[in-house]
Amino acid sequence: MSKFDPVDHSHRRRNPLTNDWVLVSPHRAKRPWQGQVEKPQQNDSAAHDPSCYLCAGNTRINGEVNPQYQDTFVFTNDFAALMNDTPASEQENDDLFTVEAARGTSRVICFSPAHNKSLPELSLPALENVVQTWRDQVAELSKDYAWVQVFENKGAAMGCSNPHPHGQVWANDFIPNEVRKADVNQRAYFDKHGSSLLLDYAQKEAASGERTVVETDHWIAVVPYWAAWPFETLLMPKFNCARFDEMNDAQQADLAVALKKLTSRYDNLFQCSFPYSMGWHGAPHNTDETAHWQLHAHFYPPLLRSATVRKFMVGYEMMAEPQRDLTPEQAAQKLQALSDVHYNESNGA
Ligand SMILES: O=C1CCN([C@@H]2O[C@H](COP(=O)(O)O)[C@@H](O)[C@H]2O)C(=O)N1
Repeated sequence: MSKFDPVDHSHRRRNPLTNDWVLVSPHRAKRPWQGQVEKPQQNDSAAHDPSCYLCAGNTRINGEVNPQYQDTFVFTNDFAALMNDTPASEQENDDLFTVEAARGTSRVICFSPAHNKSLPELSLPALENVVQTWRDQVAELSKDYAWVQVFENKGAAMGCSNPHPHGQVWANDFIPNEVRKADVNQRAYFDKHGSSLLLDYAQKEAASGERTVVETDHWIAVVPYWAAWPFETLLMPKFNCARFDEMNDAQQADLAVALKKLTSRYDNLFQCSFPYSMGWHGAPHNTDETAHWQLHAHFYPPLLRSATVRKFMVGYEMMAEPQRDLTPEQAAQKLQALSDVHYNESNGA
């Protein structure tokens, strides 16, 4: 029996944020593909689309007319998943049937008036506007809600129903599953080590560089050691920061730089508008105990081999645990080999 080598041999890696495991099968990436082929997502639309519900000056489905916004534009979702006047449930709960009312609100964040510019194609000042809007929305909504989820579904492959580059922010009066897991595990690590899980991790990854995709003065994005999605990345501060409102001006401006570099590499990978779901996790707002928390962003992109072949988290992944072919290190190498200047900017589009 040859010596175990994670580059060749199947193995499992533990995600310390969720305490779940990922199965890594490096040898499988060579298998032939005769399955589904996605339509490549090209961003060749106009800067303004008269039929777009999110474009400046257009009328939304509910009849409201969008302002002639010049930077970001935030509006309450006309089909919000959460309402702020939901009454409490009066049902008697038992160990089988347990229910609680869910109160909150859902908002849409249009990143800019440009119908055809996703994050990597925005100017740095426009990206700084997006970061400031995320910060402002969390600051406002956290006054009334325990959890504020900032996220973006990019591309039709991620269920995006509107191509105008935008994100969303949902505020909840409860702590959702993924946040609860991250809270419990960051707390356990902090209680054991007396330090922050993700600050220790960021410092170790910065020292290694093996899985680093982008590093700026204050931020680092890696393909995490435990990544499940092929080109999943984790964007973290290299400084103590539990929530958006703890960033100083330099750290916040640098976040826009890191976002532009990371999302440009993503689009450059297959020369397409690279789909993903991304979101921010920071210390919840129903507690003052935040020392174990680090603000961080998860990027979960579905593409695997090309602009048209995606990873399917089905079968074994649903019944057992996530499984990946190429290793996180191999994925990082592919992203490291790219330019961090967007291909449209390189050819002067
Ligand atoms: O006129 C509209 C169109 C779309 N929307 C909302 O915009 C959101 C677009 O987000 P997605 O593309 O991620 O689905 C979606 O949740 C949809 O409900 C409105 O609120 N009003």
